[in-house]
Amino acid sequence: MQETTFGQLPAVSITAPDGAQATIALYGAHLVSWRTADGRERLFMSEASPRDGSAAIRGGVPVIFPQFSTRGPGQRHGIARLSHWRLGDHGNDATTAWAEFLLTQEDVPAELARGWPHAFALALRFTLRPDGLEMRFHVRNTGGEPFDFACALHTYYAVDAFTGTVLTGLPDTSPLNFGPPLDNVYPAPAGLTLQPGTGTVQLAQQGFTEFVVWNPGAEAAARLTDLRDDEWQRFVCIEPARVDQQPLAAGADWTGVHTITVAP
Ligand SMILES: O=P(O)(O)OC[C@H]1O[C@H](O)[C@H](O)[C@@H](O)[C@@H]1O
Repeated sequence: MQETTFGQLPAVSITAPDGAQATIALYGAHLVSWRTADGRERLFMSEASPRDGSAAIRGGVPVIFPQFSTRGPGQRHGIARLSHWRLGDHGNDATTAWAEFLLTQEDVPAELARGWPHAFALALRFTLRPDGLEMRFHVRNTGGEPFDFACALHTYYAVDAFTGTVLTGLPDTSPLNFGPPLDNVYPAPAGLTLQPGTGTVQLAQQGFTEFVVWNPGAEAAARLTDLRDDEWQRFVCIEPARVDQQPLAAGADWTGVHTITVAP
């Protein structure tokens, strides 16, 4: 594990024995870069993204919790991506490297915590493996009352050729070709296949209930101040999610896992 920075934000880099590397900003426990052993960057990061903690980072993997988008009365996409997490367990073995990040109610800025006054503990563990990356997201209700939560790992995949990018495996949907703006919610199958131009990426999930597929297209992208006008063609978001807020009993746990496996 190496301490580093992402803009003005403290960050942590982990490197697997095969040379794969992941960099995570403590702000949001936000995965800002993932390079496979071949040196290839797999995630998109906006050149115009805030990198000072004044607003959410645009690109990588924002952690959405406890509300998805505007599906509720609270903060858009929740409070986790706007809070400074703590580094927990981290290490290496013969084939993998990992780092876990932790967030509780006490870590959340007061004005955001007021909007969602519940006792919780989040743990997000990134594991670099020889063939890919696992993200394991764990939610615990540490309070005495149930609370409702939604969540997502809002993954921005870098694509080489936007209109040549194909996503297969969505239920009742023909292979999805990217082109027009998209903001769709699908019931989550266990696995999807993404062809981002070069190579193939397998996306697997456990515990989530939906995949959200999003790309703003040119017009909406032009309205996003944290995205350069031409950058919308450089990514597709495929987000394992639990889009609706559902209850978690006092003392109970929930785990969602997203595993991304790459093939040449
Ligand atoms: O701009 P943000 O708050 O990061 O949201 C970016 C996007 O996230 C999700 O994919 C939603 O389904 C979209 O409706 C939203 O536009």
